[in-house]
Amino acid sequence: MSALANHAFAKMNGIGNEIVVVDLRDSKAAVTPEDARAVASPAGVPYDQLMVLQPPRLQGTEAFIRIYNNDGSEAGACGNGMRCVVRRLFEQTGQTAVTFETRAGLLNCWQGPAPDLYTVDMGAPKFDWQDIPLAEEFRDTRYIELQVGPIDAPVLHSPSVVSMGNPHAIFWVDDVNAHDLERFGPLLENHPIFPERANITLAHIVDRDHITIRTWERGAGLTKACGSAACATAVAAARLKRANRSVEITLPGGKLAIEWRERDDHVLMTGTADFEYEDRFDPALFANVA
Ligand SMILES: N[C@@H](CCC[C@H](N)C(=O)O)C(=O)O
Repeated sequence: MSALANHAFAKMNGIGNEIVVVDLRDSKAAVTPEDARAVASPAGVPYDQLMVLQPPRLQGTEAFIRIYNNDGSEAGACGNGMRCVVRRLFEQTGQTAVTFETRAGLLNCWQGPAPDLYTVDMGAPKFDWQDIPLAEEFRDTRYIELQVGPIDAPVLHSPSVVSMGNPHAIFWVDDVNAHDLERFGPLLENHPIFPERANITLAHIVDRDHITIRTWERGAGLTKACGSAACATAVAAARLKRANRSVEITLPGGKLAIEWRERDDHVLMTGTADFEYEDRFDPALFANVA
């Protein structure tokens, strides 16, 4: 029987990024990719990311968090999901700062500058081609050779690539809504240059303090928001000297404040998190899960 059958969950969203939070800290059971896909089935609870809190493995951490995309794959980072987890925990315990462990490392989170804001320290970005990872060597990952469309008139080309605990490619465009991301997203996500696939973002730099983005998420498709993509975009734009290290990012679902902190290279993401409802998973969802 699945660990999730009849288990409580909270449906939340981080500026429109659909998140389900499950607290398994009192259990030794683990969630499988099949479980994650069953939850995302039409009869289940449609989501972009499923955030599963497991018992802490390290002293000083609140939980080990596993992050599933709705195709059952696992992600190392999910900024919007982290804010949802943090809001839930703060409301339950009265805490105002916590540390979690994820597959991407330790993440510190705290109450933001207003009561409805939550800040997540997303750690330091990585730029080395092997860390992203890319399938072949690129010495300079500020732009890599990759394009969509005719060779002499590409529709999208020369993305910046960054790892924020998960792989991101950012294509710089004049209008994020002028491109068929639903068509190009899956092609680019699964391009052989990305051996672990990638999150694909279209980004328009409005001015040095403001960038607009739209993201096709690895393992989840088109979303209203992707927090790690916002961080990756901010960092990539600052690296190109086209934006300041503190910027506001506008996503289809809302806004995030991103700061690439000079003193330790860490990226701080601040935004809201919304609670929608709580319920228990219908055991019938997992009837065909081994
Ligand atoms: N929505 C997330 C990122 C989710 C993970 C991504 N799809 C991946 O597999 O890398 C965010 O808010 O950061």
